[in-house]
Amino acid sequence: MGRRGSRGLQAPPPLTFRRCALSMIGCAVLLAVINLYMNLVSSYTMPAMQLDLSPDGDIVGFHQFDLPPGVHQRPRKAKHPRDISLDSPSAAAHTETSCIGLCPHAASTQTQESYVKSLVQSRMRNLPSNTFAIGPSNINIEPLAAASTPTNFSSVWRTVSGWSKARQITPANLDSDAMRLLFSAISTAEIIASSVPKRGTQLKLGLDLQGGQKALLKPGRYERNWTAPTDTPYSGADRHNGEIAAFHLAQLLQLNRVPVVAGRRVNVERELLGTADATLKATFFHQASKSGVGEQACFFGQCLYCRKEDAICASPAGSIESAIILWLTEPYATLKAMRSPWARTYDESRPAPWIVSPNYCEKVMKDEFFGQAPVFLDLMDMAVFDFIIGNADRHRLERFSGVEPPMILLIDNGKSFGNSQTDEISILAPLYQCCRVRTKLYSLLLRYSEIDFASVLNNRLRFDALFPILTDQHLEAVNRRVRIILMVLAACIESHGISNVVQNDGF
Ligand SMILES: Nc1ncnc2c1ncn2[C@@H]1O[C@H](COP(=O)(O)OP(=O)(O)OP(=O)(O)O)[C@@H](O)[C@H]1O
Ligand SMILES: [Mn+2]
Repeated sequence: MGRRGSRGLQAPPPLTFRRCALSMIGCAVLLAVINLYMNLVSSYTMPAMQLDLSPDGDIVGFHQFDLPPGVHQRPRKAKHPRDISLDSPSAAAHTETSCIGLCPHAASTQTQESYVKSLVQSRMRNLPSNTFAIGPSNINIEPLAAASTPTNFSSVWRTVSGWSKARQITPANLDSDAMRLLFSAISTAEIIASSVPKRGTQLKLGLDLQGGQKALLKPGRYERNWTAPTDTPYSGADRHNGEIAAFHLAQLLQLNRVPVVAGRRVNVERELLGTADATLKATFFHQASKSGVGEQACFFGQCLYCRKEDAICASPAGSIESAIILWLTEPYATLKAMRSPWARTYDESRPAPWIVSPNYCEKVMKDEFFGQAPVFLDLMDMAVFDFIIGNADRHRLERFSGVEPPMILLIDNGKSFGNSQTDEISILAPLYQCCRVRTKLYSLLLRYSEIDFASVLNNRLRFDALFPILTDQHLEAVNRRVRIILMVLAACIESHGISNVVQNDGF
């Protein structure tokens, strides 16, 4: 016979009829009180609020604004029928919990994504038709990068490396002179060596630049007006112009977490084949030029998706366009990778848990790493950034290894600016499932929604050697997506109150 330990189970008290009846009456009274309270709360919906900002963007107060007609305010008591485990979409718990994000009514058969989409669409209908127009673009279509070539490249790279801190890799205000010098250095530094980097699955090269800087080269494959197919939100190969535009957009949003990127026209024979190591050289070949005159040099590198049929070939002038991404330097070059909580499965038949469960955010909030400050609001920043650039491919997240406080880097923005006509609302899932945003980003978005933000972005892109970087349609999409984000946040604020939604975690 086994011995009962000191923390063994106590025998339950005898369950008499009187004890049972008394506790049932007590429970009924308690339930009635809770129900009365919940009805009172749900009949009161928060008004839509907007932040009042000082000219410097500081929050000086809140004010109420009217909702466009036809927009229904959701009661705070919204419930949904499913609660699904973070790891296994099939393990539905079927418990009812209140929704912390934007959820369709419990009785609705609508998915959360289509609910948010229709909510945005109803608000869009009430906007004037010229809302997203961009200013007279390309006033001067010359790039501004043609500053004098730096003489001391290593000093430029040292400056860039000195920018890295725990919570930034670029300074908050990169002024015109700094941009001119930096982009001129990137587009003129001699390429000393080129190789096949053992990172990622897409075609790219590793470069050693004059002055001791390492970089990645992502080759241009598409024309500026190429449009990504809409079969999946992540269709097509990397866009080099997307990497460039994303860098500048991040700077404007004060998300200083994107490594420095600049465009460069590179001569394929001289600068790449002429500097290639044996592995890279083995992937070069020549073929008859498409123009019919002479030959063109092509390469296809070595990676999961690197195939001879998809080689990159030199233009008739012998060059290719490319995005040059400066490699981070120690102690900020050792990265720790993790799977994004909002990663896609890339398999329609196997929906990710966040697609199936409108309450997914609660799980993320409870996660030891992703739920902590400042990581959690970094995820909201990420959703805003990715939605504006149209990047539905943020599958892996990276942070500096061993550096505190942690920061979610925004590395790999190649799958951006693919389709200017589609606003992929599912990229905003972290935002509409959590209904949280950092005060700093929210105030910037409000400010940018009142101006022609895309033209501000375009003006910065003029510093790049490959300007123009974005078509007018993509610029218009930037203006439109900023408004869409604010519409989603307005709905969050109506449902949950501004103090729950707009949060300051001190970062
Ligand atoms: N500027 C940089 N500094 C340091 N490391 C970098 C930098 N850029 C990229 N990396 C590292 O190289 C990896 C591959 O880069 P990237 O993600 O751009 O390639 P990819 O081929 O698009 O990858 P994937 O196929 O996973 O999407 C990154 O995950 C990161 O670890
Ligand atoms: Mn990628």
